[in-house]
Amino acid sequence: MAQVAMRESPGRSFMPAAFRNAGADALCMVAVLLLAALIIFLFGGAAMQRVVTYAAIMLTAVLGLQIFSGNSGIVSFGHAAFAGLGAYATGILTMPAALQRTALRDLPQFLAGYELSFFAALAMVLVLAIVIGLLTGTPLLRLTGSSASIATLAMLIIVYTLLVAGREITRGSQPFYGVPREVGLWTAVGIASVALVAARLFRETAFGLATRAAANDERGAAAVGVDQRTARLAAWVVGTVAAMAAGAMMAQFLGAFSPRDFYFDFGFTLLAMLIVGGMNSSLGAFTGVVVTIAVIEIVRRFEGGGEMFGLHLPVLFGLTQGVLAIAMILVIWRRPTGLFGERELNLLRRPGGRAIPASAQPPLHVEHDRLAADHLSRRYAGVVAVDDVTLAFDTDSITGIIGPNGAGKTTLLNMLAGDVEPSAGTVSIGGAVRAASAFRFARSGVARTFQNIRVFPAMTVLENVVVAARQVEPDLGQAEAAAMRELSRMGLEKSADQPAARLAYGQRRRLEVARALALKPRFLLLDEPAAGMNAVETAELVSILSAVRTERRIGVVLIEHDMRLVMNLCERIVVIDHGRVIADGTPAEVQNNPAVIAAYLGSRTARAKTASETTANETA
Ligand SMILES: Nc1ncnc2c1ncn2[C@@H]1O[C@H](COP(=O)(O)OP(=O)(O)OP(=O)(O)O)[C@@H](O)[C@H]1O
Repeated sequence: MAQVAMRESPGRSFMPAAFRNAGADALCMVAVLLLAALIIFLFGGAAMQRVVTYAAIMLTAVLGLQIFSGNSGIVSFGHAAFAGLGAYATGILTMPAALQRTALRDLPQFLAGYELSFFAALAMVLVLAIVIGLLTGTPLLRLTGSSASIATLAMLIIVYTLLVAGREITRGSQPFYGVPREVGLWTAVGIASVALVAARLFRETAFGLATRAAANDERGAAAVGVDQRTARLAAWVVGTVAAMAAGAMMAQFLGAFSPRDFYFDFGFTLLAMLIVGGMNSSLGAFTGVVVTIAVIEIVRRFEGGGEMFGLHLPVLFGLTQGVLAIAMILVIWRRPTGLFGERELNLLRRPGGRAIPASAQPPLHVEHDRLAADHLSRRYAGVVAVDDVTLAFDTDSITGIIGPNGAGKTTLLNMLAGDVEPSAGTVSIGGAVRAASAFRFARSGVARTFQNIRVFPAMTVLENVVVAARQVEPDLGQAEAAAMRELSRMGLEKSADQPAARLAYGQRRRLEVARALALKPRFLLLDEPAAGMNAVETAELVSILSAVRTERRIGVVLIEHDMRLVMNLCERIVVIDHGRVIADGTPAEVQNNPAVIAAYLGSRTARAKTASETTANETA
């Protein structure tokens, strides 16, 4: 298979801009946390110190949830279960042997008598978390969206049931007691600080970017080479590690607990904290925990009833959870993305400008290659969208695919991009037949854009392109420079730090092309790239595409209804009608082809006929 013969120019910086920015954010949040802990340590009483310790433990658990749910968009109830597993594992590993013999008389031999220190037990729990994360995530993340959420709920119920049923190990629904209380303010705050840094940095890693891209648009992410399942699994495992670390701390903070402490109420509290603050950012998780713990502490004073402000208050059972639920509903209603929405602090990000240099050296051209369709067909319940098409596209060429509406052009392009599985026939890249898989095709050098734009609206313009660039450039700094170069080529460099959702329609179309080019493709498939653009924007696009082709010698295949664009830009035109190729030649040849004229006239006549029939029916 031909290799892409290009490398980015060096110019490696000490740390990529995205990590520098994330690191500064994380340090700022850690500084606030440490300062709060110091103030409470110096001036707060024992009760206040316990509140902050509890808050730090909850923050670790919520960050675990944020790493998975915030990046993948899949709400998880499973992290409460992981915290429970972490707590029981720590309890068993740290309980004094003498106490264990009385409290856990039937404990299997291989689990008995460890009597580890907290940190030794934590190390073992973290290894266990990775194993549990992989074992649960691999089957569970075959599901997406609400199905995956429901599966995490089922997991919570299963873990609870196992904890209750495994009496020899957990004492069943009886309290598990006798765990040494070694976790205090500074241990909890220290571990929460590590979790904060991990959560903030994870967003910027290849896995974090890929998970967020897939949450924004699954097909768009696959088209830039994102293997969604692996990326989500990474987020799941890292989230599991944080949740189990929180559970380990909780065990040593409480000293005694039961399975109910890690069931629905706990899972709900974690979710409420995250949703109130803003699920999609570590800043949201941080503020969500602070605000929610403050609310819980205030409301808890009223829950027990008694005399207050000269009034006798009854015992209000469940008041805390009720107020949390109302707070959650209010936030979802008024600010659906939480108090902080998608926002991170972004201390080092400058709107409107960028410190990242777009690499000056343009990429070299690609080697010759061929994308071929061999007797390709696709049927949809009675409709033959593509019917036995055999075509080949070479690098260093621009081909237009035209045809009446519903002719099968997009279906053909989808199969060429590995996005739709053919009913019959094959697609090959460089002579090698490939099974349909959009992300594998993208990684093999076939990039594409969509008829209905599929950018990642909640990510910045730069991140949109970096997701693609990272598939071919593992070094984030180099990927950022390459992404900036593609953005400059499309005239979007000034919008690099804006969310893609804020771009105008024509700019989004250009962003999609920039994103596709960042994959350094050998073939670029464009589905109606000029749709919705005005004449000036279309002319710009034409000149950009011909320049890209000249510079890189890639193969461009585009579907377009704008005949002027097709005739000006393409040296070869393929005409499709009723799923079949009816003409294939130069613009001049195709324009004079009687079959083409008949197909277009036919479709126009059919449209006119339908319109007149409709009018006649309406008049009648
Ligand atoms: N997922 C699907 N399920 C069922 N039918 C489909 C599906 N995708 C396409 N079709 C049908 O296949 C035929 C070809 O559709 P396709 O979108 O490929 O045509 P097209 O030439 O791209 O049309 P247009 O120019 O309007 O975009 C149409 O009859 C369409 O209704």
